[in-house]
Amino acid sequence: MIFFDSVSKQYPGGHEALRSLSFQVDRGEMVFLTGHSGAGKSTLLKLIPVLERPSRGQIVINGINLNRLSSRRIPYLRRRVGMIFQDHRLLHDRTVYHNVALPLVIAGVPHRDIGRRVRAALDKVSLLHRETAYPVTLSGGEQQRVGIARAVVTRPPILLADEPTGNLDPELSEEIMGLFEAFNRVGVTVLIASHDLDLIRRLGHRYLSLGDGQLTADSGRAGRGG
Ligand SMILES: Nc1ncnc2c1ncn2[C@@H]1O[C@H](COP(=O)(O)OP(=O)(O)OP(=O)(O)O)[C@@H](O)[C@H]1O
Repeated sequence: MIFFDSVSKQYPGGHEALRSLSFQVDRGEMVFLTGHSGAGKSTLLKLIPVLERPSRGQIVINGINLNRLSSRRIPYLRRRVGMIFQDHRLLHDRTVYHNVALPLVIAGVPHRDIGRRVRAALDKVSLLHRETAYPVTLSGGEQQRVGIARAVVTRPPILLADEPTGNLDPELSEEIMGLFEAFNRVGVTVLIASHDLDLIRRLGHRYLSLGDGQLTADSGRAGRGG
């Protein structure tokens, strides 16, 4: 589902954020990505929906070779990859409903289908009752759940999250991770960058560790409890 072969990323200015990185995540896996600040976790995630391009190497996502993907096809790829950020990136002048509807509007989904799909996404994160609220009136955990609803509303087979619990207390972090596990149980492939080693160990999913842009550990595809 996610395949990196000898991928390097050098930013303008010379810094090599990823160095010849190879790994694979199978369909339906849930995997954590860990490593020190600046190790390259965000860079790795950004390569998957082509928010950045690699300098070298090959990336294949859901059967699509990104080296051969024309700019015209990038929106198609992005609808297949849901992305969640630590700071939610919600639009503060739009209601919860309109924030979640936005990816469908951009994708040109018929108006009559949008309401049903937005409500289905809000239901999955237990926020149906807040659809008319504005993001500032929500707690941090609720805002993150809106971010998750927006990421899943196009029903992507892949979910990526960059420090999704970075601003949340341990209890809320577990709740958010529980949501990712629920999506994973129905077949979604999930890749989450996180600093929270205690939480990662407790959940017992496979993890990849990055150090200075290289893979330093892979707990293994069957890795549980490690
Ligand atoms: N747009 C950019 N231009 C230049 N250098 C960048 C850019 N984005 C990231 N870098 C550099 O690439 C390296 C990897 O950064 P990245 O954000 O991927 O790490 P990270 O593991 O996600 O860190 P953190 O946990 O602090 O978010 C860092 O040295 C960073 O300064």
